Amino acid sequence: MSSRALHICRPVIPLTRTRLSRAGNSCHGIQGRNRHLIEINGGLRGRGSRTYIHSGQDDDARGSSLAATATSTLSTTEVPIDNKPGYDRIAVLGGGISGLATAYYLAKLLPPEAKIDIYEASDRLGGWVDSKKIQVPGGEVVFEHGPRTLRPHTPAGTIVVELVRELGIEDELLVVTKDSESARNRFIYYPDRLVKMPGPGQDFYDVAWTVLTEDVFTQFWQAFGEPWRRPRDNSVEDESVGSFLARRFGTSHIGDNIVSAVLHGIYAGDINKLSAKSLLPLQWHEEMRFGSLIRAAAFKASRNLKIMQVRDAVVDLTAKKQLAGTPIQETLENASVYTFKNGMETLTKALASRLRSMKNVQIKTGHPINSVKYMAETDRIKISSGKNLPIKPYAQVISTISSRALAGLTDVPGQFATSLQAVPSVTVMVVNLFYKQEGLAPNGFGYLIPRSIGFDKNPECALGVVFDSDSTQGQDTVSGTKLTVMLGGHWWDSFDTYPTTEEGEKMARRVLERHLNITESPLAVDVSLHKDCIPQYTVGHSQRMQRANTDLHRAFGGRLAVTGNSYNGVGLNDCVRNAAGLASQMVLLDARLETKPSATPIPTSRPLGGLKRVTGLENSGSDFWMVLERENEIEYIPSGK
Ligand SMILES: C=Cc1c2[nH]c(c1C)Cc1[nH]c(c(CCC(=O)O)c1C)Cc1[nH]c(c(C)c1CCC(=O)O)Cc1[nH]c(c(C)c1C=C)C2
Repeated sequence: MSSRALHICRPVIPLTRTRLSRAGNSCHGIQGRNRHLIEINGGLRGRGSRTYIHSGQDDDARGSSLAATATSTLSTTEVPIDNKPGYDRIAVLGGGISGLATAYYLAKLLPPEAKIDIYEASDRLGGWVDSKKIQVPGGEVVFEHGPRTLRPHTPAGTIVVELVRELGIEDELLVVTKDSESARNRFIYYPDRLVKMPGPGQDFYDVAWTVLTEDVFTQFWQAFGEPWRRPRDNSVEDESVGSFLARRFGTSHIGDNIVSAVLHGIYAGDINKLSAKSLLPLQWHEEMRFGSLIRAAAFKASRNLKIMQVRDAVVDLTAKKQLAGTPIQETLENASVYTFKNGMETLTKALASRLRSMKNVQIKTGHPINSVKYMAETDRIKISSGKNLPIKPYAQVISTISSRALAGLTDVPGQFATSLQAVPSVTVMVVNLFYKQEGLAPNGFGYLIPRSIGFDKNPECALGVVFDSDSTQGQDTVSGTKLTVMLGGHWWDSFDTYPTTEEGEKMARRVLERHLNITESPLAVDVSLHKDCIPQYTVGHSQRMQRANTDLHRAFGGRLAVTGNSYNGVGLNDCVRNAAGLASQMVLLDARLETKPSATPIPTSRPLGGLKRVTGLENSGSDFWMVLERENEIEYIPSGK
C-alpha cells in the first residue's frame, strides 16, 4: 500500500440495426407521472430479447435508476438465486471508492433485509483517494496523494455528479471552468522546454505557429496520409497503443512525443505495452468500420453523428436528463473539472458516512481477508479473515481489491488466476510541495513528460508536474505555489526497491529546478510512495477478462463478482460507474422489467426478485456496440470485433 512521510520545512457502421428512442420523444413503453421506460429493441446481445431501462423517476428512485443506467448490457438470461422474499448476506472486499460505491448502490437497490458487509484491510477507508490537510505558517494547504480532479461531463462523470448530489455535498464543490487558464493551458515538456498544447478556445494563429515551429509537432503532416493507409487485418485481436498509432499515422513520432505524455498523466504507463483495444476502443472500432480514423471523423462531422458505447448512450439519454435543471447541474455547467474544498476525500468520507447510517451495511476496517473459497455443496462463498474470526458464508462476494490480490486469495488453479494475475500495475511516487512565493510556475494545469525524453534528460524518471495552486484554486487558506511532481510509473517497472522519501524530495526539487528554475525551499513537502497504484491494461487485456469471466462463473458458480480499477477503467469516475452498473446487474429488480412492458409503472426501489449470478466481466471485449446519435433518435450498430 502506500507509505509516506511528511515534513514541514522551516522556514522549512451498420451490420444490423436496432433502435433506441430518445426518452420523451418517441419513447415506447410505460408512461406514468414522471416516469417512462426507454426501450431497447432487439436486445443488446442480438438475442431478440427486450430490455427496458427506467428513466425520469421521482427523486427517491433516481439513484436506483442511475445505477441501472450505468450498466451497458442488461442480460436477460441470468437466473435469480434468491428468488424468495428475504435476502442473504453479501460481502464487499475493499473499502476504496469501488467498494464503498458498490455497497452504496446495492444497499439502495436491495430491501433492508439484505445485509452488506464491507471488509477493508487497513484502518482507513477511501483507498487511493487520499487528501491531507497540512499546517503551514499562516494557514493550511490541502495535499492530494491520489486523484485530484473529476470530469463532470463524461457519461461516467454524470453518474458521479448524481452521487455528489445524493450525498448532499454540492456546497463543497470547487469548479474549474472551461475558460480558466488551468483548463486551457496544458503543457508537454519537449525537448527541453514547456510547449503549450493546442486546444479548444485558442487563437488559430497561435496554434498554427506552435504546430509549425515546435519540434514536438515535426512529422505531424504525416498524419494526413492516414486515410490511405491499410486498415488492420481482421485477425488482429489487439496491439499496443504505440503500434496502433504508428501504423495509422506512418510514424511513431506522434505516439512517442504526445500520446505517451498523455498516457503518463492517466496510467503512468508505457505506450508500447498498453492495449489499443482497451484504451482507445472508439478508434479501434472506427478503424475497422471506416478503414481510417480521419474518414471516420469526416463521416461523423458530415452527418452530425456521435459514436459511443451503449452504456454511455444510455447515460446520455437518461441520467443527464435527470440532472437537468438541478442546482448541481447549473453549478457544473461550465466546468472543465471539479474537486472539493477539502479535497477529493470529501467524496469517500461522505459515502462512508452515508453507509454507516444505513442499517443493512456494516463496515469492517482493519479486517484483512486471506482466502475466498466456493463451497459447491452449499452454493455459498466462505471468506476467511486474517483475524482468525469465524465468518458465516456469504451468498455473494464482490471483490473490489486489485485482481492480482484477489488471485492470491483464491485456490482456483488454471486460467482464472492466470488472467487476473496478468494485470500488472505501476508504482508512482507523489511529491507534494508548497512554497510561500506565489507564481513560481506558469499559469495552467501542469505539464507531462513524454517517453521520448530519455533517461539522460530525465534521470529522476519524472512523469509530469501538476500546478495545483493554479489548477485547483480555493482549497488553501494561505497563498503561495502548490505543485505536485509525479515520479516512476512504468519507468520503475523493473525496480525491486524505490527511492526513499528523502531521495524522492531531492529528485522532485531537481526536476523543478531544471524545468521551471525553482530554486526556493518549499515550506512543506509530503512524499508518498503508491505501490502498484495504477493497473495497466496491456495488450490482450479484454481477451483475458473474457476468459476470467468464464472461469469465474465456472469456479464460483457466479457467486463471486469483481469490479474496481483492475478491469474496466482506472479513473474514479469509471470505478463509480462500474460499481453502479454491477449493482444494477446483480439485483433482479422485477421479472417484468426484463420481459414485457407492463401498464403500471414499476418502482425500481422495490425489487421483487433476488440476486443474479454475474461476474461483472460480462461485457469485456466482445459485447461492444456503437451508437450513432441523430437529432432525436439513436441507432445501435454492432461493432463486430
Ligand atoms: C497518482 C497519480 C496518478 C496518475 N494518474 C492517475 C493517478 C491517480 C489517474 C488518472 N489521472 C487522470 C485520469 C483520467 C481521468 C479522467 O479524465 O477521466 C486518471 C484515471 C488525469 C489526470 N492526471 C493528472 C491530473 C491532474 C488529471 C485530471 C485532471 C485533468 O485532466 O484535468 C496529473 C497526473 N497524474 C499522473 C501524472 C504522472 C500526472 C502528471 C501531471 C499519474
